[in-house]
Amino acid sequence: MKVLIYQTQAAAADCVAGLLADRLAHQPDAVLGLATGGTMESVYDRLITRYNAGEMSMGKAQSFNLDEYVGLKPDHACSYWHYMREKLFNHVDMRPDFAFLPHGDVADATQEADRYEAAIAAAGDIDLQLLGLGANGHIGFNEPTSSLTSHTRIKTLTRSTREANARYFDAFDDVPRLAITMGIGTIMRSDEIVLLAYGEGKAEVAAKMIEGPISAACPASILQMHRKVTVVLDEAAASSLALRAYYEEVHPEVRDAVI
Ligand SMILES: N[C@@H]1[C@@H](O)[C@H](O)[C@@H](COP(=O)(O)O)O[C@@H]1O
Repeated sequence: MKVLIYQTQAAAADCVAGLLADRLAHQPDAVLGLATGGTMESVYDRLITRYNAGEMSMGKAQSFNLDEYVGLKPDHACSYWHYMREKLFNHVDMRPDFAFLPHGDVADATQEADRYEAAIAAAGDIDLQLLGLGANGHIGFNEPTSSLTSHTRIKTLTRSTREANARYFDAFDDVPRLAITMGIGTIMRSDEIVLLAYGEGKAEVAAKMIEGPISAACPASILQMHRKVTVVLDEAAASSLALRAYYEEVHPEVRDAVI
């Protein structure tokens, strides 16, 4: 696991956008695994800037998002379909027929989860997977106690996750109780994983993920078992790490000097 600690959120977001853009430069038809949440907005802003500057194209890529709420139609303002269109897809050259998310508004969500898992496998699995980090250690919507080898399936959201995401809804009771999420096993099949976390609120869980035991109590801790994972943190999210001497600290002046 490579841990990069940046002084600011902006520098951390630049790094993650750069890793994705580099992948596309070397592999234009990469299968991308995309994530939602507040943290990812800063990455998508930067990808749009790079696209507008003619530095990056997503025109040959495919994407699979991690998850979607059960019960929300793609045009629902709080759906992840809507998030992805608003925050990224409408602003870059990603082909709509190459950008996939699970459908949350289906009669049989289990069948939809199986279909989505098969579609990812048929695409040859994910080349580069972006991840955020839930405050309880979830990745995608794989809540604590998720099987560490799970495939795409329905998960019941914890109260704390529903509370954390209630800011996007009119009322707490409107936050769906179920989601379809790529499984931990699905995520772990990715060729490369990049996880981004910001802020003091993620400090304790980031330490558990990086330094704690591998446990379904903190699903993100399974990333310790992946052979190519980069964790990108700002100083605040890195503030509870005990083994600081082992991590790479990337300060803007150093980075600028290297460039
Ligand atoms: N399902 C998503 C996760 O994929 C994401 O990592 C998490 C963190 O979101 P934020 O970046 O807003 O803290 O939010 C949601 O729960």
